Amino acid sequence: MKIVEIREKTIPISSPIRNAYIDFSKMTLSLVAVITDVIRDGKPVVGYGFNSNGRYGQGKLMRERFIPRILEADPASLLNADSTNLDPHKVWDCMFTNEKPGGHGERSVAIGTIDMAIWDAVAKIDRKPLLQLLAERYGSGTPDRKVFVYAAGGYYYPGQSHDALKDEMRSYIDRGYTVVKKKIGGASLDEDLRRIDSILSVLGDGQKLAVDANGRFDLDTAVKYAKALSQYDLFWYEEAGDPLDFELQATLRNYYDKPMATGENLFSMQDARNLIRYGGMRADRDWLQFDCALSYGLVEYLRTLDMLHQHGWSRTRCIPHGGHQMSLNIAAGLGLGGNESYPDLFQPFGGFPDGVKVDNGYITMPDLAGIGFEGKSNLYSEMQALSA
Ligand SMILES: O=C([O-])CC(=O)C(=O)O
Ligand SMILES: [Mg+2]
Repeated sequence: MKIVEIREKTIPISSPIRNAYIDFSKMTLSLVAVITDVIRDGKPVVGYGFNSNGRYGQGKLMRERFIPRILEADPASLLNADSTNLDPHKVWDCMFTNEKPGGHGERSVAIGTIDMAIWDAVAKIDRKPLLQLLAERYGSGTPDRKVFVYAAGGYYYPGQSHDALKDEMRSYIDRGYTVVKKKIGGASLDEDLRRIDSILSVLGDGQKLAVDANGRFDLDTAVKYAKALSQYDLFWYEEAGDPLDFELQATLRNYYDKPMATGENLFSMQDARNLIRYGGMRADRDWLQFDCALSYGLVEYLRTLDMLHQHGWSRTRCIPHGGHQMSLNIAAGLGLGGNESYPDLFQPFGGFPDGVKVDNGYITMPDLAGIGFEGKSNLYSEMQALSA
């Protein structure tokens, strides 16, 4: 068997929202189709992948380096031991040929997106949901299909009133979520506190609210926010400072004893390890948000999970960024603490298969082959358009 073609299309996921660092008016992503020569029900098996919001489409890198490397490799060199399926680790090694270490950035997004499509194809060829395959190969053997999800929103919209913000948060609770997230750092501290007070008038409990500064703050500002936020007993205080400023993160714990979260902008096992080594993160309360779709894919994420284990961290402290079904499969298959979800944003790429409802903060993953994209009709029609 072999991969016959890999296609990429860059698609807009733009909206008029902003966080403390960027606006999403020109945001795009890469959608990838890996077409194999394995025939099921009269059609070739196709694996699909896409990168999560925040890092734009990566078609150029894919077309220049990663797709040609895969297609020029001896097909047998990409297969598992009994040549019945692709081996994602071998495909990964092939993509990374002649790439220097360090400097993990856009390249990690390009590889991560193709890696997602490879895993989708592998699970489909095995006729299994990816979560099942992962539980058997790298987990306890049995997936836990019930996954905690929280609703990410609370962006800064032009002219949004506090009432509109309250309505947005109420609508997440009405849809079954128990934890919602809002952005901070895109307004003054006073205004952010007023926004939080408004939301808490709806939620009634700080534990139902996470806040995200998107790496905006210097140490002084991060500390000012930490002191002010301490009064609320929030679910978490996310990405206060620059993602690579481990000293800032380590210092912040002296001013904030409640849970913090970070890691969505760390794109390799080595960067994640530096956070664990030097960032002062606390394994008993803090949260890790590494997102495989931005950081070299699941092959690399497995290395990150090994690294966490060696450093005494439980997988249950991981709640990835990105809101995609790939991380839902990893969460269910490997026992992560949950996954992000954007109920109203970045559609049709985020979210769950059709008919899956959030119930008291959890979803239950259905029985679909591969990652399960075929179960989400608006997403699958984009995918079919690419592979047709
Ligand atoms: O606004 C963004 O860039 C997304 C983000 O940080 C998150 O979902 O945590
Ligand atoms: Mg974030």
